[in-house]
Amino acid sequence: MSVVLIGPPAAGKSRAGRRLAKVLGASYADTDKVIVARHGAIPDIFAAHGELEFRRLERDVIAEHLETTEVLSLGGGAVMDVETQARLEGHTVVLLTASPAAITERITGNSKRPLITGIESWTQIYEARRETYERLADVSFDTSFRPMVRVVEDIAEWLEQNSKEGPSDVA
Ligand SMILES: Nc1ncnc2c1ncn2[C@@H]1O[C@H](COP(=O)(O)OP(=O)(O)OP(=O)(O)O)[C@@H](O)[C@H]1O
Ligand SMILES: O=C(O)C1=C[C@@H](O)[C@@H](O)[C@H](O)C1
Ligand SMILES: [Mg+2]
Repeated sequence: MSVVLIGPPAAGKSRAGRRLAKVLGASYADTDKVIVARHGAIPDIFAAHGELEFRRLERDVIAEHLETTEVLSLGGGAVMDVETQARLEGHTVVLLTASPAAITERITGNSKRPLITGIESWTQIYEARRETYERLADVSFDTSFRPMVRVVEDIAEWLEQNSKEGPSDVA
């Protein structure tokens, strides 16, 4: 069983996931980073092969890491894939969100996300995905203007009290 972090772009899934794994002494992977290590930069994959091919790579990387990795940060759009949605069944799914004001600060001047050109496109994407994020999530945390250490403390505390297999048994 894995703890899986989902949510819109720049919500903090990568940062929180890495830190949460450290706090729990758990194994960790970030599916975006696995894809980049294997296939190169995300904007280059989108440009050369298209979003559909990126989604195929993403689906496979998630399937490979669920069950074996204790804490897993997904890419922002990963949960829109129906196969991935089904695979999340039985895992602990943590949704991270943030307000448009907080996101604006985080995405300004960053060109690593090919689908996000500004807060308008972020908002559009978030609204289109919101129902799916919320349906899949066991719990949700707002990361807006909060130090990541605090966010991770909250997640760890929630896991301790609510984990599907108990706090010392997240794998
Ligand atoms: N709580 C926070 N306070 C301030 N900045 C933050 C916070 N969380 C994340 N950030 C910043 O926001 C940016 C995005 O964070 P991160 O990469 O963890 O998001 P993500 O949800 O993994 O995004 P993606 O969907 O693109 O993978 C980073 O520059 C990070 O430093
Ligand atoms: O929200 C999205 O669709 C994406 C988010 C990033 O994490 C990457 O997975 C990629 O840029 C696509
Ligand atoms: Mg990330």
